[in-house]
Amino acid sequence: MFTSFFFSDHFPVLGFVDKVTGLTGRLDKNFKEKDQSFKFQLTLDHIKALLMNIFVGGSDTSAATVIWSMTYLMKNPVAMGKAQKEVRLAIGKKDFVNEQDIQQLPYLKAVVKETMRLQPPAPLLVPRESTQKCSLGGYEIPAKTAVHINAWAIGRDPEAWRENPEEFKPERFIGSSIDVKGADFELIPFGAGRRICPAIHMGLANVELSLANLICAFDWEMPAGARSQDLDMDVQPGLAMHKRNALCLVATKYVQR
Ligand code: HEM
Repeated sequence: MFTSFFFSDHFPVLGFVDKVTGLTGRLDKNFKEKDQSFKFQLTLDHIKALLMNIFVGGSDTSAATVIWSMTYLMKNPVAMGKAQKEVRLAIGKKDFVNEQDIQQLPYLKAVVKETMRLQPPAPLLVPRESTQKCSLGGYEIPAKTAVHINAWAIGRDPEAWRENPEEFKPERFIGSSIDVKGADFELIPFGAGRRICPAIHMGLANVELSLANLICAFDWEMPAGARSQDLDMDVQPGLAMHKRNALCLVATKYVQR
C-alpha cells in the first residue's frame, strides 16, 4: 500500500480514479485492520496529543538549551573564544556546520554538556509514579508515590562535582567519559532508564548544530550600554526551564580573512 501510486496524492482532481481502481477501499480496510491491533480506538485527538508531545517536547527544550548556552558563553568570553576558534578551524571555508563537523568539536560538545549540567531544560525531569513498593537508599517508597528527580540539584551536587560545581567550566568534560546518555547519574538532563528521552540524539543534534552555526557565522556583543557580566540567570518556572528575560545580543557577520 505504502508504495502504491495514488492519483489523489499528486492530482487531487483525479482522486476519483483511486476509488474506481479500489485503492481507496483497500486503504480504508487496512486502516481498520491495523486499528484493531491497538487495545483502544486511535482517534484524531490521540494523534493530535502525540504530535503536540513531539512538538512541545522537542522544540521548547532545545531552544531553552541554546539560549542558556549563549548566555553562559557571553558571560565567559574565554570559553566563547575557544568554542568559536574550534568550530571555525574545523569547517574552514565552508559556510555551514553540519552533523559530521560536530563530531570534531569536543569543546562545543563540552559547552553543551556544561550548560545542561547547570541548567537542565527539564529540571525535575518528567513527574513519574512508582508502580510498586520499593526501597531506595534506605527509604521505603510505597506504590503510587509521585516521583520527581531533581536533575538541577544533582548537576550542582558538590559530592558529585567536586571542582567548583557552581562555575561554568566546559573544560571539566574534556578527557572525561561523563556523558548525558543516562549512564552517568550525576548528569541526567535527558533522564535515564527505560523512560529516558526517546529523542536524545535528535535533541543533542538540534542544540549542537544551532549553537555551532550561531557562534561560527557571527561574532556576538552586548547591546550598547549593557555589560555581559550583568546578564541575569533568572529562570521562568515551568516544566521546561527557560531564561526569564530575553537574551538580547548584537550579531555581526563573521568574515574569514
Ligand atoms: C535538548 C533537548 C531535550 C531534552 C533536554 C529532553 C529532555 C527530556 C526529559 C528529561 C524527559 C523525561 C525523561 C524521564 O522522565 O526520565 C524527556 C522525555 C521525552 N522527550 Fe525529550 N528532551 C529533549 C528533546 C526532545 C525531542 C527533540 C523530542 C521529540 C522530537 C523529545 C520527545 C520526548 C518524549 C516524547 C518524551 C516522553 C518519553 C516517555 O515518557 O517515555 N524530546 N525528554
